[in-house]
Amino acid sequence: MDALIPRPRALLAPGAVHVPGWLSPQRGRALVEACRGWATGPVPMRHTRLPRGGVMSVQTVCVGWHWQPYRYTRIATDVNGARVAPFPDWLADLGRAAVADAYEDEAAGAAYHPDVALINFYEGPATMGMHQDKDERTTDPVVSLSIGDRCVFRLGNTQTRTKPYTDVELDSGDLLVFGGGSRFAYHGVPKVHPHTADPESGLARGRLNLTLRVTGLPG
Ligand SMILES: O=C(O)CCC(=O)C(=O)O
Ligand SMILES: [Fe+2]
Repeated sequence: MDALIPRPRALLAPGAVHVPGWLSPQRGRALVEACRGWATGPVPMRHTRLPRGGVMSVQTVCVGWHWQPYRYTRIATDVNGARVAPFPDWLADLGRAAVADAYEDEAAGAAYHPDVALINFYEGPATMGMHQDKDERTTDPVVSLSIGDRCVFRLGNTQTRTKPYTDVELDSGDLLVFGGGSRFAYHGVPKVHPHTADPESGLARGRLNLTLRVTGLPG
């Protein structure tokens, strides 16, 4: 994207706000470095196996809680039996700042206490099918941060996997918050544009996406 033409902040649907270029390149690079560390363990980044035998095309590593379809555990019983990496305070602070900025609401930001991050790496033909984020026991928003290759993010409706939906391009540094009326909207990533990452992003190839969530689980 041409940085000379700033893309405006946009309300995509009730509760769904896209803030282009929210992460500075410096913060983005720091986030990439942290993700590189988590990708190596204690639970390595891997292609998640689905209960019916399929394998996700994206690679995922989690922080705070380990997501395995379709629940959160502390121990990655479906990978290597290790305990998931703890959720750092600085990442919760970043989540609070994201919610405050997206909703232009300091109180909403202050009240946000994410305890899990799902980190997805899209490489080659990887995409993500339409789904709802519904393994959490709260209605707090999902904070999504994107770094690297540009993609098409499809924000659908809460009723069906299909139309109506809104397609939006997510570029490196973009923030998307979906809460309120969009918290349980179907969404997915039907396309990643290869080799569109700015080398400044800290990723030489592919697309990294972090979603922060509030599980509502004890401890
Ligand atoms: O990669 C994205 O932008 C979306 C990721 C997502 O929907 C998820 O992790 O549940
Ligand atoms: Fe999702």
